[in-house]
Amino acid sequence: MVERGYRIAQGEEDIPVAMGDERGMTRMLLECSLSDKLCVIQEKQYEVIIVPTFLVTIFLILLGVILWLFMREQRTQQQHPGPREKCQKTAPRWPERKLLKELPCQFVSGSAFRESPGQGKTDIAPVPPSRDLSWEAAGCGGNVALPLKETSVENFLGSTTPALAKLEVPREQLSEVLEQICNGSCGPIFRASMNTGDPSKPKSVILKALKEPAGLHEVQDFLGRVQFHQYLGKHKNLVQLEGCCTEKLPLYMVLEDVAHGDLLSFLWTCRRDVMTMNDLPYDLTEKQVYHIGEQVLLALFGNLKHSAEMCDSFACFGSDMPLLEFLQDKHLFHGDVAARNILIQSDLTAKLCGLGLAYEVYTRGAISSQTIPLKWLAPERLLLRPAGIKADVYSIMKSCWHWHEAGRPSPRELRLCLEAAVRTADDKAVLQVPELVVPELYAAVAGIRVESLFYNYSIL
Ligand SMILES: Nc1ncnc2c1ncn2[C@@H]1O[C@H](COP(=O)(O)OP(=O)(O)OP(=O)(O)O)[C@@H](O)[C@H]1O
Repeated sequence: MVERGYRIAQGEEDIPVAMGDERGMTRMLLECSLSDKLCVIQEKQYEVIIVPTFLVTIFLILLGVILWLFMREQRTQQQHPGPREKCQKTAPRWPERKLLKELPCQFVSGSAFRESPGQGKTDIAPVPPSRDLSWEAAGCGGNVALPLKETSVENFLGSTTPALAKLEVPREQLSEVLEQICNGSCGPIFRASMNTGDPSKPKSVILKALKEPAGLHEVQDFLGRVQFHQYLGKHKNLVQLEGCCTEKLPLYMVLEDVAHGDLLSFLWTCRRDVMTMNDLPYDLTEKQVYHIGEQVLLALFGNLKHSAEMCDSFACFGSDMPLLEFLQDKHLFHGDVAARNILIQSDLTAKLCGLGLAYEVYTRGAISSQTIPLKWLAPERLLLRPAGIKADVYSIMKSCWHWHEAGRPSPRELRLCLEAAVRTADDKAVLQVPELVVPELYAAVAGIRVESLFYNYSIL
């Protein structure tokens, strides 16, 4: 309230004592007698205080609402770590491959682990992944709603199942980290050297580490993933689990090393002017490109047993069960078949990795928050319809992008298509795009934000 006093000449204005005027102002005659020529008037202007008070109140309410929404969002993000970020490459894979000698020991032996707040005691063994479980996993450790009593991670790891103990690889065997490949959905992924007992024959393996610091849920989820791999078992076109280091932190999943790494990085390297290196051919001809396509198809669908005329279904493959059928047999589908999840072996045959989505579907029975680049999704997946095996077909571009499921080629047709292409393709000219890719231009053409492009385009 603003008050001001002033003097006014008697007779100049007819001033009521202590009354409000139309401007929300109250005037009070303070000192005045009939003989006075001048009177002292006190004037109180209410609007000067009411309007700002009103505005400040609204501002405070809005601020409170915004803060509340922000905190709620933060809490939700802690429970659901958001859309899964696919492997973020941390270093160029080829040709600038080099040994990162400084990484190994610090990573293989030390632990910067901190417990999540509120973790107490109880012995609970990790629960083997099962379709009946009431827990959820979105990304690594996301939204795992387990009936856990409070327990410390050390206790938890100390009570791992015998099944996991069987897979345990002594840490001393992991002698040297050769390079960090990328940051995977659970943590960094390394290429490391493993002692085989024969010093002249060290073996290269892939280590998937759980990022640190990690809470109990992340640890439990990571163990669930290891067990999921174990449950999948062996298939020649599936990346194989060699073991794990899970008796203490940091945790590792040990996988076979597939020599050429993922198809996407491989193809990007081939784009550049890189010739054969370490016996890996990067100067691909058109024929080799089709050959790789055929290998990918073989990896997913297996060998055709019967002649093309007789066979047009998944049952018509050879004695090795095709990978997708193998997964389907276990009530799984991969759901994320894309070049970044196809690993290329030295003989250019293919294997599948990136089983995070399959794990999620297996444990939750549905896909939750994980995001996959739209370009790789079948229309029925875009429409959130139940995904079937045809949604896993790796593209022969347009024909596989037919909107209607029935319009897409069958495995046999794809195979015939690729076989024909291999027969007729140019086997001389090396396919290379010598120009440098300008990320801004690329992003504009691809219709994506340039920030979402990693410098080696691994998101594509
Ligand atoms: N066995 C392997 N051999 C060679 N490279 C591999 C292997 N496994 C993974 N990689 C590399 O790491 C990248 C990420 O692998 P992957 O998608 O399996 O990890 P992730 O982020 O943990 O995914 P997910 O949660 O789906 O398992 C691959 O694109 C590939 O470059």
